[in-house]
Amino acid sequence: MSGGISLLETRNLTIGYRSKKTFRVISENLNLDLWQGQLVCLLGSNGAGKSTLMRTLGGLQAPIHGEIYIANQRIAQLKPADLARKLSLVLTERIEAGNLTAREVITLGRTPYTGWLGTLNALDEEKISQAVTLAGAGKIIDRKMHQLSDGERQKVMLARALAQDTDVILLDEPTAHLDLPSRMEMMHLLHHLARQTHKAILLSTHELDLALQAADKLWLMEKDGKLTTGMPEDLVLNGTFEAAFARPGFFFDKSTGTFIIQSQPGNNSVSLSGEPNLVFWTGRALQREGFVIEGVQEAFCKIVVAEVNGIPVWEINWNNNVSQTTNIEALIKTIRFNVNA
Ligand SMILES: Nc1ncnc2c1ncn2[C@@H]1O[C@H](COP(=O)(O)OP(=O)(O)OP(=O)(O)O)[C@@H](O)[C@H]1O
Repeated sequence: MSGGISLLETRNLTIGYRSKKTFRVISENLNLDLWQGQLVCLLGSNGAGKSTLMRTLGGLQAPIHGEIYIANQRIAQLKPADLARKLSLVLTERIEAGNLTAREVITLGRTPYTGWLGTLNALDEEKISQAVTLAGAGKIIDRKMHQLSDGERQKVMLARALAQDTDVILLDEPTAHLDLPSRMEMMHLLHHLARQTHKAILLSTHELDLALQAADKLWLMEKDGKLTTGMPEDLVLNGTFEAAFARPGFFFDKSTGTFIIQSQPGNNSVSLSGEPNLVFWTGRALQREGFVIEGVQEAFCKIVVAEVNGIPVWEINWNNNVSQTTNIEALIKTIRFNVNA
């Protein structure tokens, strides 16, 4: 979804590294935009160029070619303090915060408004307090940065970016050190924040499933430097999403939106039907164990799973010999026994 206003735009942008007279191009001819109210997830394998793009968009690294515009102004022409009022950037690198408390680090987010020695006014205090609440950093606010866990430090850095109160927020792997519930909370928060405050938020992540659920748009970086953008669902349905992460040994299951590890498929085919939740988890285990799930006609063994008095029961029909199990481990043992008999 977009609010209709583009907050950040690139034109024919080429990103990469210069050393003396040579260039190492990571990605070229990028024409991207970030819209008001939009959460965009930047995805790609290790080394694809996500951090390079983040640093370039954030003005920390010069482009090799092309322009970046923020609110229709070229960022190359903005003074650092002006850019800091329009865009905040949180990188993955561990910051050296010395002996500072979390509160002091978050307060630094107000520097573009107060100056280095400036005193905080009521508005600054309010923005800091809102940022602390939104990032869920209230309990750690008075602790020293070096006493915090990686995940807690990440929350502080998010709070600092929120206190900076910019229209555009760029976050490099903000969920990297968080546990699963905190990762989900963070994604939910960022999605909500983009919507409620009309900010444009770009975050890079390796959390493919969360990105598929929460992002309004994906930017997919491939190893060859190609960058494809689109709504998550479109990129899944047209195969671009799977292609960006394709490796031998696993495949993307479009029906569940997850990558599935595939063992060497055996010649053993089974059919599987019944209660959808049970079919889902049974199918996962069978595929991992190398069974191929096929239609009833082709399968050598037919499995039907249902709940009986609140307990899952797997019925196995093998050459018209029917047996039952009450867990997946026993089901697989039974099928293996039949295969080897
Ligand atoms: N200072 C540098 N000079 C030259 N090449 C670099 C430099 N920093 C990174 N690279 C290279 O640029 C490419 C992109 O790196 P980048 O860190 O942007 O990838 P990434 O997608 O963020 O990876 P990851 O998911 O592992 O964090 C990599 O091949 C990397 O080796």
